This record gives sequence, C-alpha cells and structure tokens, in this order.
Amino acid sequence: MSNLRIAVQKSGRLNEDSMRILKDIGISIDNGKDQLKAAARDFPVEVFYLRNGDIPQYLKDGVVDAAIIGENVLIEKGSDIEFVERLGFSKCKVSIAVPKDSNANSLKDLAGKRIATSYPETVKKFLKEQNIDAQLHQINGSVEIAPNIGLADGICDIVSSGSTLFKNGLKEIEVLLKSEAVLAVSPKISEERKAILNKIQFRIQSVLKGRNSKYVLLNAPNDKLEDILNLLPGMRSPTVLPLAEKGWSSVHTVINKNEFWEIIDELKANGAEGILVCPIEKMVL
Ligand SMILES: Nc1ncnc2c1ncn2[C@@H]1O[C@H](COP(=O)(O)OP(=O)(O)OP(=O)(O)O)[C@@H](O)[C@H]1O
Ligand SMILES: O=P(O)(O)OC[C@H]1O[C@H](OP(=O)(O)OP(=O)(O)O)[C@H](O)[C@@H]1O
Ligand SMILES: [Mg+2]
Repeated sequence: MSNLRIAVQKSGRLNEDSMRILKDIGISIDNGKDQLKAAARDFPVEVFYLRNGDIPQYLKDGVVDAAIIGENVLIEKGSDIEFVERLGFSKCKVSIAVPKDSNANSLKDLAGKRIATSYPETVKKFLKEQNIDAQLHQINGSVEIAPNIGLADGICDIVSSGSTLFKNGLKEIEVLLKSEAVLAVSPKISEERKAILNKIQFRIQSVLKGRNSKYVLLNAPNDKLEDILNLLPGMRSPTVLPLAEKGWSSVHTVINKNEFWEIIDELKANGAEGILVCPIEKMVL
C-alpha cells in the first residue's frame, strides 16, 4: 500500500499547529524538524517539510498529495487547488493599508498609485474585478515599511492583531479576504491515496469538533431540573442520573465551548451546583 504524502510548513507560523493536529489524529512522527520528509510510525503517511509558499506548486505537480497550508497562499498561487477542510488556526486577513494620514478609504482610491505586496496575484485579481489600474511592487517581506521609505502609497499584506500596521503608522482600509489554515488536496491524487486522505479528514473533523466543545457535568435539584435542562443544548439530549442524595440529579451534556460562559450565571441562578467543564479530545457524531 502506498503512503499519503502530506506537506506541512517546515518552520513558521503554521508549523506547530500543523504538527499538533497530526499528533492529535494519531499520526506521530519521529525526529521531524531536521528532515525534509519523515514517515509516520503508525499510519500510511509521509510528512514533507516545505516552505508554505512552495506548497501550491508541489500540489499542482502531484509531488505531494495533500498539504496543510494558509488559504491565502492557495488563493495567491494555486487558485485551481481545492481544499477539503478548514482547520481553525492561523486565522488572518489579507488587507489593503495606507499611511494613517492618507485620504484613501478603499482600494479604488489607490487607482494610479503604487501598492507594495507579497501577494501580487491576489491584488491583481481584486484590481481587475473592480476595474482599477494601479502599479504593483512585489516585495517578499517587511511590506509594512514600504510606504515609510517612499516605495509605495499603500500595501497589501497579512493583518491579524493589527499591531504591525499600528507600529508602522498604517491603517487598514479594505479587507480583501479572510484566511485560515486548510487541508488542501493535489488534483493528481490517486484513488488509493484519496482513501487514506478520507480517513485523515474524518479524524481531523472529530478532533476539531472536540476542540470546539466542552463536556459539562453538574448537580441539579430535581425541582429545578426542567429549567436547567432547558438551558442546556446537548448533542442529542442531556444524560440525567440520580444522585445518592435524594432530590438531586447529575446532568451530563456537551456544549459549544463559547456557549458555556453565556449560560453559567443562569445555571447557578437555577440552583445548579458542582459544575465541571472538561475538555473533549475527540468527538464522533
Ligand atoms: N500574523 C499572523 N497571524 C495569523 N496567521 C498568519 C499571520 N501571518 C501569517 N499567517 C498565516 O500563516 C501562514 C504562514 O506564515 P509565515 O509567516 O510563517 O510563512 P511565510 O513566510 O509566509 O511562508 P514560507 O513558509 O514560505 O516562508 C501565512 O500564509 C498565513 O496564512
Ligand atoms: O497584524 P499582526 O498581528 O501584527 O500580524 C501581521 C504580520 O504578521 C505577519 O508577519 P510575520 O510576523 O509572520 O513576519 P514575516 O513578515 O517575517 O513573515 C504578516 O506578514 C504581518 O507583517
Ligand atoms: Mg509571515
């Protein structure tokens, strides 16, 4: 049986979370970082450590079958490459920014002006869509400095917290796209390897659902049980078990991790006690 060849970023912002998700789905790799590729111990997978920016070409050529990559890089260099799963990390925007005191308020206002970027194809696509003519300067890093050294009137780059823009005296005027890490697939993947990828995708989905959920246990007085159950959305419906102490029940359920803080006060106000919130490793629905 052949191995699925999956690319991850060798070093950089995606590396750690990519390796963690592989580990969480049971794919452990020995001694990864110093090697260009490494076979997994317990699954028919080989991991290739590559530059994020080089991965779209490897996918196109079928040198790797799948990859964990920033969606923004696929849009820039591999618009024909599909992805099968959003992975929930490395969330960022690709935005247009200009000096704080500039009058420009949108990409349109940069017509006839100079834009510095590491994402020329992305900017070209948006310029074309909006029928704008502007001059592009491709630079590979420290894009935010370009307006300050007189190289450009505006930039297009990745924005996350916005602190790099702030430090360089720039303001965001238009968000071109939002991005996160995705599981991308080579158009040349074989049927046999696609079957391995499907298994990986299923495992990833179980891990991501688990990450987004919490297991909640609490004690409820029986006379308030109905009100408490109404506050709890469950996978199917909450489990209710009698406690040794008469008149009390133990309630178990799974809720979205963001929902918990919204209902905690109401749970307490309705008499819930001994509330435990536990992480879920994997969740299969
Ligand atoms: N500040 C950020 N916050 C969140 N995600 C980001 C941020 N900067 C970049 N990313 C995401 O992480 C990806 C990798 O970024 P990183 O800076 O590590 O690599 P790179 O220099 O673009 O790529 P390469 O591996 O080719 O050197 C980006 O393509 C983007 O999807
Ligand atoms: O909005 P922020 O939270 O400040 O993040 C945005 C910055 O992060 C990325 O750079 P990175 O730190 O990866 O450095 P690099 O340019 O060397 O890749 C990106 O290129 C921006 O410069
Ligand atoms: Mg970077």
